[in-house]
Amino acid sequence: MSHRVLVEAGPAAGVAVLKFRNPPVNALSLEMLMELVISLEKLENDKAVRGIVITAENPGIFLAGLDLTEMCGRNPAHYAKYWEAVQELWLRLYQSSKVLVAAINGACPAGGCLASLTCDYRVMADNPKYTIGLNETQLGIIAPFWFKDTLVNTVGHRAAEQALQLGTLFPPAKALQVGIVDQVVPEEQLQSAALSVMAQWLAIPDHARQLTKTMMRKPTVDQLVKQREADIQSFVGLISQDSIQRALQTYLQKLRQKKG
Ligand SMILES: CCCCCCCCCCCCC/C=C/C(=O)SCCNC(=O)CCNC(=O)[C@H](O)C(C)(C)COP(=O)(O)OP(=O)(O)OC[C@H]1O[C@@H](n2cnc3c(N)ncnc32)[C@H](O)[C@@H]1OP(=O)(O)O
Repeated sequence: MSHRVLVEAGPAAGVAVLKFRNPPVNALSLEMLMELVISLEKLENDKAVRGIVITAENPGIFLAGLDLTEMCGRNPAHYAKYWEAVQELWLRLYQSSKVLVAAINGACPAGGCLASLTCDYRVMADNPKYTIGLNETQLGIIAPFWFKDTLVNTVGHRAAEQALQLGTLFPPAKALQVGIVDQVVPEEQLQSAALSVMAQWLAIPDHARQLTKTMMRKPTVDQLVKQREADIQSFVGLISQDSIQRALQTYLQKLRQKKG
């Protein structure tokens, strides 16, 4: 039984809705990553499900990205386990045979943005408080190559390079302009817009669409699959560095002080 991930039957036949519910900010903790992988595996094996709308249970924060507390002050074995789970979620999402539509109803930084980029289509609520992007450099860290590749595949090399170097978090209109999301709609229309896009995608025969998706994505997937262990070791080495630990601690403190 999953606590952090809710899966509901959608209002349309063949559509499931997967909702993040990991308060306070839907950070991707190790437990959340594992629950997501299990939920996605069940959905992948369910022949009655052809499409999945992915959203947050509570509007405001879609996903706050990777859980910074999983990457601070832990031991190398924990970092390795955590990173393997991050890889696993990306592989499941990016290779899913289902149509994935992200209904972005809140803040969507870093790992949250990555999760949405694995979807086939992104609809974002038109709320100026919501931003999306790979903001890793702002934390003093770098997006791994497969985060970068996923963004390049979506917006092209130049736009990705600029967004990655600056760690830009785009508000909805800018996100649409740069192509990081496909559609921006009034917040109250988000779910209906996502379902309407889903219906368009489901009008295509599954087999043809799935083979096309694999053709487009396999080269990117293969890059990680062939060096998964090396990528884990590289993450563990980098994240264990004192300077990186200090940068992450400072960022976490800034988040905590923001309230005071
Ligand atoms: C030479 C350099 C080489 C460097 C090489 C290093 C490379 C190593 C590789 C590393 C690759 C890692 C890739 C990382 C990906 C990521 O996803 S990192 C996470 C990025 N996420 C963010 O930046 C988001 C941070 N959070 C926010 O901006 C805001 O919290 C919010 C989501 C917009 C919500 O705002 P609000 O509603 O105002 O809530 P807050 O008060 O800010 O937060 C509530 C509590 O939640 C905690 N929190 C927030 N985000 C996270 C998080 N991602 N992880 C863990 N915890 C988080 C926040 O601290 C608050 O906690 P408390 O004060 O204790 O309540």
